[in-house]
Amino acid sequence: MLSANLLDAYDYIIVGGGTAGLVVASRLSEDLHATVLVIEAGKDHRDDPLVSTPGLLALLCGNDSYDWKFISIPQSGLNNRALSLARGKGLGGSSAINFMHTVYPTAASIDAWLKLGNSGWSYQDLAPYYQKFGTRHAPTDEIRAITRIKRVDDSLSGYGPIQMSYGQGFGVTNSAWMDAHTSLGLKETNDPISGSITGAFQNAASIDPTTKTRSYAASAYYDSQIRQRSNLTVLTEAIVQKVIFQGQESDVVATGVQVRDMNGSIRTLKAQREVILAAGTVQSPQILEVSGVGGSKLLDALGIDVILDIPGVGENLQDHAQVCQSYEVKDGIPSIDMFRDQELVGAAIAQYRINGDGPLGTNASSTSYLPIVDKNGPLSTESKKILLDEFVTDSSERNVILKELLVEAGAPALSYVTFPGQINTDIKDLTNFSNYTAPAKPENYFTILNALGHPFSRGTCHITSQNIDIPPTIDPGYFKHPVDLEILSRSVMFAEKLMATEPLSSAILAQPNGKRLPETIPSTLEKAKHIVEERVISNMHLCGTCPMMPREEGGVVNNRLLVYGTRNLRIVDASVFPLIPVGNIMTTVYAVAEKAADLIKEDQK
Ligand SMILES: Cc1cc2nc3c(=O)[nH]c(=O)nc-3n(C[C@H](O)[C@H](O)[C@H](O)COP(=O)(O)OP(=O)(O)OC[C@H]3O[C@@H](n4cnc5c(N)ncnc54)[C@H](O)[C@@H]3O)c2cc1C
Repeated sequence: MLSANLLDAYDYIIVGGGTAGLVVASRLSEDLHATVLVIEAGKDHRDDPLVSTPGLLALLCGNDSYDWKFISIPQSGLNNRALSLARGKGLGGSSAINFMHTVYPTAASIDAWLKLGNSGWSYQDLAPYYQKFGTRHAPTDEIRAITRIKRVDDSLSGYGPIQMSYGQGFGVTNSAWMDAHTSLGLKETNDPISGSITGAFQNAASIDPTTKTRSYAASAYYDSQIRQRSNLTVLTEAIVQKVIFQGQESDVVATGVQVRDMNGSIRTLKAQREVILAAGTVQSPQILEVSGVGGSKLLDALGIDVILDIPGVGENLQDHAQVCQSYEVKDGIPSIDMFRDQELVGAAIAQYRINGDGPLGTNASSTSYLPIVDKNGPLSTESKKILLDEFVTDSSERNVILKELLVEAGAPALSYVTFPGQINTDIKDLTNFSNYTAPAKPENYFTILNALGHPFSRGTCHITSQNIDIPPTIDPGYFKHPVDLEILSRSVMFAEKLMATEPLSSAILAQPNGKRLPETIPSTLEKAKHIVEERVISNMHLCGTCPMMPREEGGVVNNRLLVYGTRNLRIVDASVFPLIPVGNIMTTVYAVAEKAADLIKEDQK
């Protein structure tokens, strides 16, 4: 099968047809003289309603056809709990299974990349690409009224292929979210996509407002027109086993890749210009290491010939640890927990079939970006400094930059997202992320997911075998740095205050009758810390394992995303993020991939 329609050589071979991979493939194949091959391990889910129907996302995680189903090692900062780490498998990668929240970073989060030694990577440099990847459709007047959206700057809304919209599903809890923040002096300061925002806001979702279907890398960057390009070949259900190299340290050339199809046949395909890794945060470092690029100590121990000794490969793993506080809602307050009733599921399916409306066609979470808080609200600049100085004693360049990010007046340190249902963290089957949201308890709930925006902790992701089929060992390292627990547990206390503020407090059942998950009330910092340990799950924002940074600082790629020591091996996915930006990261993955495509084109001139 592998030999059927393939050439022996392509100008560009892209490993991974996920979020970033398809962006780069689409842009490079705009030059009809350039031949581009994408190799994707999973399937093409183009006509699959589970992927395209926004409200069916819970059926994707834990399913082998869509999800790699990774699991972290037990986390010492989380009472030795291991966490489910879903990763998309198939065209579109994680954008095909994600929750579709389109949230933008602050400018300061990206300017920090420049400060870490990456010239050409300020927010101003990346801003055009946030506009290039997607189009935000303005909310209707009705949605504006319900969600209190005031600040929409149409000039920032973009013009790219990913479609972002505000569906019909907003309701009383979204209004209450905004109003409770306003009562506490935390209303939104700006258009949330402006790069300068604090307070509560309504994010759009990556849902096409016309078809009410998921808008993701495969539907947008590999649509029916792009599929017709004869210079673009997309091979699915084929695994890249390794990258093939020639040459020596400082002048290594990636000559191609070794690929295996679903029938087990193996072939080497040549790259005439570049090999481009887009296999994601877990598998881009895996492919590097099995191919002989990584820390020599690890590679020697596994009997892998060292092509390039780059110890930064697989280090610097970051994620947004998020703690879930669920509150039982009053009768009449919408909660997806109600869908334990199969009749309601049937009605929702019928409604979606008619016009795409109803709970299956929408995603209506609310968000807020908050500075470091304690149980009373935002800390003063002086108090933030005292807290950070007490717990961050290592003044590495990175920590200094992170402190600056957090101390600035109003600077977000936390992102809160609402979820209209319950979250249970004591699940047994960790291969299925959706188990966290399955309604195991009989009541209906509303949850605040409260995430650390700028973690100081770092994790690792390394192979334990030369065999590409053996998953790497993933240690996100949550709370390895003590300040992360200090910040997040104070935030747990503040979430309690937010939920006690009108009109949010009117949506939930008051104590002592109303149930909550966990049952513990975070009345002291110790109790709040206990909640963090028991109730943190991954935000699925893994990034940073092949960081763009100076090599001597642990970097793997330079500011043109070329792997150090190679002439033509690039990485374009979330693994290159040197620092995780605050908020959800998909928008930045798209923007980085768009910029990567321009860098590759420029370097060919
Ligand atoms: C369940 C979930 C929910 C999320 N929710 C949100 C959200 O609401 N908002 C948000 O902003 N972000 C969200 N994210 C994060 C966001 O989707 C990801 O950060 C982003 O999509 C990652 O893009 P990527 O290109 O780095 O990797 P991916 O999109 O994961 O692409 C990697 C691709 O490489 C393929 N691959 C891997 N190894 C090989 C190999 N050896 N050979 C061939 N192919 C290979 C994979 O199958 C995959 O298709 C979520 C992520 C998940 C998993």
